Amino acid sequence: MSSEVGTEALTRRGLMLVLSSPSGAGKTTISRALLKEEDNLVMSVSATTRPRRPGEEDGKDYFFVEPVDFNLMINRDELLEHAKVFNHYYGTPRAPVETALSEGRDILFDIDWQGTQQLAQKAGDDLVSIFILPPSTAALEKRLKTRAQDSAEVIAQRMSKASEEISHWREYDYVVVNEDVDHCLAEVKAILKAERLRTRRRAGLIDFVNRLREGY
Ligand SMILES: Nc1ncnc2c1ncn2[C@@H]1O[C@H](COP(=O)(O)OP(=O)(O)OP(=O)(O)O)[C@@H](O)[C@H]1O
Ligand SMILES: Nc1nc2c(ncn2[C@@H]2O[C@H](COP(=O)(O)O)[C@@H](O)[C@H]2O)c(=O)[nH]1
Repeated sequence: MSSEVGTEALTRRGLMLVLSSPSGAGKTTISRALLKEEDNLVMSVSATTRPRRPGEEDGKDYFFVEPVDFNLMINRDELLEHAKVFNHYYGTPRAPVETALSEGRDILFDIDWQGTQQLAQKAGDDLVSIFILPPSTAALEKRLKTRAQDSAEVIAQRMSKASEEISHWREYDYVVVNEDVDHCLAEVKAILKAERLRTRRRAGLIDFVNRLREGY
């Protein structure tokens, strides 16, 4: 006897996709492009004490907060992770992440290696981490200068920390080189697609397979 099984029950829990890189390698660029092309993916908007750059919007690019408010968020356990990066504090608000995951949505993080280590401890199998490398030191510096949003002093400081940030590449599940945006985006999309199909994430498979087997 055969019967229609249907794949509507193939639901899964959302995953947490982390992008890290030295400053200027292209996390924001890749994230924006990915969000345009992927329906079930939402961005985690971080809180930061860093001053707003020209063009950045509160609540969209970051939640820009005073140090005292950032400390309150830590004390109330409202941050999933937090770290000091380039003399400012950055952290991931917990509530939107938990909502997205419980709704089966995937969530994208643009965070540094310190935050990734903290998320890895808390999220375990839900986490997929990608380290983005620039094609060269010269290209990285050119990108920071071309972005033209930070002072020469800030750019020099970020370049001086690039090697330290890169030293954490082995801690990530995947490494991609962002020489060409389209190529890098295609690689990140391929990773996301494969990770979405992992057996352990697809809770709905149990019912699907059981019903499939009943038909034989
Ligand atoms: N493949 C690429 N080729 C040339 N320029 C690029 C490429 N990818 C990104 N850029 C440019 O490099 C600059 C830095 O990119 P972006 O802001 O995305 O980096 P980031 O990793 O998010 O930096 P930060 O960590 O400081 O937030 C931007 O001006 C962006 O347009
Ligand atoms: N650990 C965390 N790191 C974060 C978070 N949000 C951003 N970042 C990282 O900070 C640097 C600098 O960012 P910029 O916007 O000032 O250029 C970069 O490496 C980001 O990935 C966060 O919530 N937690």
